[in-house]
Amino acid sequence: MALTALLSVSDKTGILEFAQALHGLGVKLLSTGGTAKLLADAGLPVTEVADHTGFPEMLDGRVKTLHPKIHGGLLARRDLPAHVAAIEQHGIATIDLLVVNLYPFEATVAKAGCTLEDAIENIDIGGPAMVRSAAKNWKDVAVLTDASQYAVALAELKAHGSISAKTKFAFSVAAFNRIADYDGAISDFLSAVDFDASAGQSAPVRSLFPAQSNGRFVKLQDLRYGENPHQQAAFYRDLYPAPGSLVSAKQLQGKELSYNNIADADAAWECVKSFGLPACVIVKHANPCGVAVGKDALEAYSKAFQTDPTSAFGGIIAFNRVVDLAAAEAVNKQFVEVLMAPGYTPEALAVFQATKAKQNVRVLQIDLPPGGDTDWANGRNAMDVKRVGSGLLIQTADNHELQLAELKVVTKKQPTQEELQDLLFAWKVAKYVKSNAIVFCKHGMTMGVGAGQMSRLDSARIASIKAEHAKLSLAGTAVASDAFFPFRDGLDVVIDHGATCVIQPGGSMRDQEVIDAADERGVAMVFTGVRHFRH
Ligand SMILES: NC(=O)c1ncn([C@@H]2O[C@H](COP(=O)(O)O)[C@@H](O)[C@H]2O)c1NC=O
Repeated sequence: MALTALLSVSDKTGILEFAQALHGLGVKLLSTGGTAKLLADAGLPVTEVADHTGFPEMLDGRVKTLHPKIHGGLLARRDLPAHVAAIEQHGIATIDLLVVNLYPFEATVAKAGCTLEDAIENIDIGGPAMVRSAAKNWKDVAVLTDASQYAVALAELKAHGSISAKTKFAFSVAAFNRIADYDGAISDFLSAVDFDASAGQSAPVRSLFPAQSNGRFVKLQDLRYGENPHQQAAFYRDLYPAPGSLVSAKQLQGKELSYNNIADADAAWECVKSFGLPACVIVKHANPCGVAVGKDALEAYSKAFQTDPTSAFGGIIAFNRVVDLAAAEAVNKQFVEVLMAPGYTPEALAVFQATKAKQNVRVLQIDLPPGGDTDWANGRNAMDVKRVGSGLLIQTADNHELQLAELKVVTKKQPTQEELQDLLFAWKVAKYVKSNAIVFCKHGMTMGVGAGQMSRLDSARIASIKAEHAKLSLAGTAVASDAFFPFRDGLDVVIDHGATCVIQPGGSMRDQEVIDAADERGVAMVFTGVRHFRH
């Protein structure tokens, strides 16, 4: 018996060619208004759903396929005699293939100024209903919800005259996922609408934080284990990832990425892409242990490495420029877990192919976002999410870019132009160091990083000790503190070690005490008015 396909699509890309191929295989075509017209105009024999059901499309298309002749044809189990008898009794023909894509709700609400009415009219009702019916009855019905599935279905129909159970099951899962995504988008949109504030407005007023949050993520890969070997883990991406973000990384070579590799790679990537000049960031345990800018990738790496060669061992190294042979050869001298960059020259890649051991290095490439390296901001997460016991903390991401106009010199001494450059560099780095963060910098490189301490004073001491271990002089350095100095003691420590200028948010009740200390010791201090806690 000939198969019957019902085609009802909003996005008509590829549907004509697919319908032609189905027709060529002897499949009977059933279709809704707009889709039927497209097929008929191309000369295909197609029965309109309205003719099939004997019921016209009505209410501006709100009712087209919501009919027992459609849903009975999709839901009837062919292996149950009672189902077969029931549809026969009611003159319902089976439908074997359902091809549906939904009203473009997501694209509609993404448009600026979208009205509530527009959004509501773009909520598809009949499409998801059919998709659910077919997906539930997946053993008997193949349900296609994406144009990328057309070729798969055709290949099997051509080869075997039917679609395999495995493929039908995969289509069914994809269909339910699509419906979940679609309903998630509707829920996100509507549950963010502030009904009262929207009165009299053409576009609804929406909260950044909807009353219900529907995370939608797609699995990229299972991981060998989590943060520790007794934990299980997998890596997911946003349903709609930002270009230039970590999830778009291609692994060019090397061992499988671990959970900690990915977490550290994210820290390195977010930091390195915040720089306009060629930059290199080396991360260990989620903190930068060396950051530098230079005239090229090699210089940036060489400077970053000097900050803390001990910690750099087994580090995650990120560049914001293509890695060339010179940079690759320099990196190759150290033990590296993960290397990441927007690109590599063939000679650079060959360096990591030279020996079996080097082939283990995980080399990742993240394509530049569409606007090139000046467009990194588009690749940033808009929201930050953190899991707490049975709950979720959601905040706008810390994407604040310090502007020169925001800086306030609070000391008698003004920073020199060179000091100002180092202060701005240090401030950028401090944003990516876990709190409490104290960062010494000079000439576009970190000279000592104190990270993740419970007291700012300890972070200041640790940053100084690390510089000493690396045999780096802190004389004439610029220091960034991610939050205000609560007392003068932390400031005294960095000045004792050679800092001549300091950048910090200010805002402490003892600001005056700290400013007086800076004046007393003859250093320049600037306030940003912005804090960069990172937990
Ligand atoms: N109301 C219904 O019964 C109904 N049945 C199918 N649709 C949708 O109508 C669209 C196709 O319409 P057309 O073939 O008329 O261009 C598809 O996106 C399909 O999901 C419907 N539309 C909205 O709910």
